Amino acid sequence: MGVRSTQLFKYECRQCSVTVVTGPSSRERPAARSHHGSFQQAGILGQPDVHAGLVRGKLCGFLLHRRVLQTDTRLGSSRGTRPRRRPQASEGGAPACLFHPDLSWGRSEGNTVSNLIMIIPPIAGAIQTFRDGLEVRYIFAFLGLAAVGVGSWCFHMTLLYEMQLLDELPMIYSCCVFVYCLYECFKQENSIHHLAIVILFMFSVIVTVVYLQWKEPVFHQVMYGALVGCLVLRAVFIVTWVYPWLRALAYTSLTVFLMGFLLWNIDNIFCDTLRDARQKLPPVVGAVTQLHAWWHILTGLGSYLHILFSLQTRTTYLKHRPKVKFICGMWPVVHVETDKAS
Ligand SMILES: CCCCCCCC/C=C\CCCCCCCC(=O)N[C@@H](CO)[C@H](O)/C=C/CCCCCCCCCCCCC
Repeated sequence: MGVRSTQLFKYECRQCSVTVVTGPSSRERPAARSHHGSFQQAGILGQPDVHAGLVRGKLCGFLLHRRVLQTDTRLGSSRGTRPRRRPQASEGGAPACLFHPDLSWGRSEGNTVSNLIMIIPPIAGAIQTFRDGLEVRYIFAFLGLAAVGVGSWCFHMTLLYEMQLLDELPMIYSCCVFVYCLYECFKQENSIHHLAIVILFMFSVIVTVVYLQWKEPVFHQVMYGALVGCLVLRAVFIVTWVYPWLRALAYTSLTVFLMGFLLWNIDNIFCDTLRDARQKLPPVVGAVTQLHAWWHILTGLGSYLHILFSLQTRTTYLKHRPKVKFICGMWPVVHVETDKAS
């Protein structure tokens, strides 16, 4: 194996103690950058056996996750490592939170499994929407949310840059679908607004291209936030001027989403402190204090409720007489009567 093919790069987050070892390709850069927006190369390492392990690990996310840990630990004292701002998590054995959710194996499960709320209910919603014969755009909306959940699941399992994109780009695409649904909700049934589709499609393409080139998480967050802002404005307009009785659903969706956003920020800002505190807590308590997992749960629920709100607005306008029902008295779904009201 030549020197070039065995070279490994070690990266560390500029703000917290996450360290990841990757192969030479920039595409293999760790998803660490999504967390705090930046990471730096902390060393160049060359150990053929470890590289082999890394490459093998890429075949399976779970394996990779472990391999990266093992690799990192083993290479902690390798040559070429620049001085670091903080002690390395991998060397201390307890890495950072959020997207690198405590690299210790068990603790990352919360961040992975919490994505189920973005996967199962939206798939059920898509099936129900199809059965009810409602417009395809709502099937896309549900499936878009499920795609984000799957992407986020893959990302948290592997921490690969590609998987990060699989998580973050669908956030933009699905949000564009939501925007289309909510801004086109007072149009004739099955009408298609080609210009709106072209604009949203172009927006998605531009965000994708810029993000793939620039790799700046803040850019993605601003674009995503702008889309959410459009949704909020439109929702407020609808419940203020058109259907005030949908206020509870719209504001519940918004509140739940914003609570998730708050936790996401707390997790980002107090990452180190929270991680240290978690280590002192019993494992069960530590698991339920994974704020990034709560962000998944709350944002997933908020987004799901938002689709219900959008669907209810649309079906009310189309006189389908929608009703929000609770499965097992807990989980909300929109039920639509097949016969239209006269
Ligand atoms: C009226 C209510 C509006 C609700 C709108 C809901 C729109 C939801 C659209 C798509 C679903 C996305 C679900 C989020 C999944 C998050 C997955 C995730 O955490 N991924 C990270 C890795 O695990 C990844 O690194 C992405 C992080 C990006 C976070 C972006 C945060 C910015 C949020 C901006 C919110 C602005 C709110 C403005 C309110 C006026």
